[in-house]
Amino acid sequence: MAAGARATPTRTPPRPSSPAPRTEAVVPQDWASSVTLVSSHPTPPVVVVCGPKNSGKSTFSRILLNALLPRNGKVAYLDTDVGQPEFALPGCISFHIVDEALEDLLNPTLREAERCYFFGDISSKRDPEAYLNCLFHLYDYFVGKYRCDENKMLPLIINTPGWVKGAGFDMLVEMLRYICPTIVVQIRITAQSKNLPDGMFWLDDEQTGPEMININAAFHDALNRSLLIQKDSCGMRERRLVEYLKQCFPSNISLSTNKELAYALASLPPYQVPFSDVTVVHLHCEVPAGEIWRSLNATIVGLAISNVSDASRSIPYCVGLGIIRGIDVQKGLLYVITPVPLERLQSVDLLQQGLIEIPTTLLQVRGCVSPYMSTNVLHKISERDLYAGDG
Ligand SMILES: Nc1ncnc2c1ncn2[C@@H]1O[C@H](COP(=O)(O)OP(=O)(O)OP(=O)(O)O)[C@@H](O)[C@H]1O
Repeated sequence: MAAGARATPTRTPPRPSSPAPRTEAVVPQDWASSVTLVSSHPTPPVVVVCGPKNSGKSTFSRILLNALLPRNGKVAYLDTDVGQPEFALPGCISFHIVDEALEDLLNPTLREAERCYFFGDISSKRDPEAYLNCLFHLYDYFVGKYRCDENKMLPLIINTPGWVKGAGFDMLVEMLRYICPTIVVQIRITAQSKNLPDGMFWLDDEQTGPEMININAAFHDALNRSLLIQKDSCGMRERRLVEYLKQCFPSNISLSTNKELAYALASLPPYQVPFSDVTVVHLHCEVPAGEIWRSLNATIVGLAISNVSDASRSIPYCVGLGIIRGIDVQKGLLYVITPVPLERLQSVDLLQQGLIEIPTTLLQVRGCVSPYMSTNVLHKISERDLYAGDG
């Protein structure tokens, strides 16, 4: 503006109000007819839902689950996305039995797993073999419990990750070959190059495979808005962990902000675990023997049970996650915060450390000093205790 010129007051035109966030799933015709087809299958089917990232696999799976419930009473669900789990915690691959309709068709909800393995990372990329091993064990668990007796057969939904290119595609192929589903639902988006190949891409030509259903991503609603909203995966993981950690407290305690939760966690008496009661496994890195205990400090660990009695081939399963609140190397004790009830915790003999981190929103709170969450740690550990060598 030139000196001396007087500014003419301008009025900002009112902004068009942004549409309210969508609260209900849109069920296009092809989705509705495939849901009807699957739910009227003569025997409880094993259904794999696949397709590229953000194409609607989770939304479709929820709609399908609700449609399968009335006839079967319960529906089994294999939660395979370690980065954006449907019911489980980040880093987990889990098997669930759902016996009530899902109310929220657009958002995942935290539910207790019937069986869970802690993979310890938010992508299967780092260790595809270990990832598939967990997945196959869960599928075997399902077959052993819910497929052998004709009267107890349950349908199973397997919602697959959206990583469908390169190594992600190879893993999907292995998954489909192992599981041999009854029905495969493939969701396709308009960007053809991002889709999976047509047909039974995981089988050799001469093999006969499952029933294939192709549907299109639900693309636009009545107001022509795109339905496929990019999800905030990182935020979702943080919120899921926050929700889980709130379970450390009775539901009548108000923990409406992360700050309140951070303070509450900092003043929660932790469980005291002797080193001799647990073995530590680092899932995705190697740690020098002398640093094993210290390396756990202020990390999230999978609390696992290794002495599995039901099958000799089984791998340690996870009963929940915990925060290692502090380590006292001299006394040989570690301090754990977890919502896992004491009676379950008593069977835990393995701490699995991966790459799942404590949400920063719980660490960066005024008065709570990272990494020990608080200056007033209940079992206050001095610098000397922490760094006096244990070998
Ligand atoms: N039928 C639908 N009605 C309303 N919203 C939808 C529908 N399908 C997908 N969306 C929206 O699009 C986004 C992606 O959907 P969804 O999470 O189901 O995809 P996804 O394929 O499981 O994603 P990812 O591969 O990342 O796990 C979500 O925000 C979801 O709410």
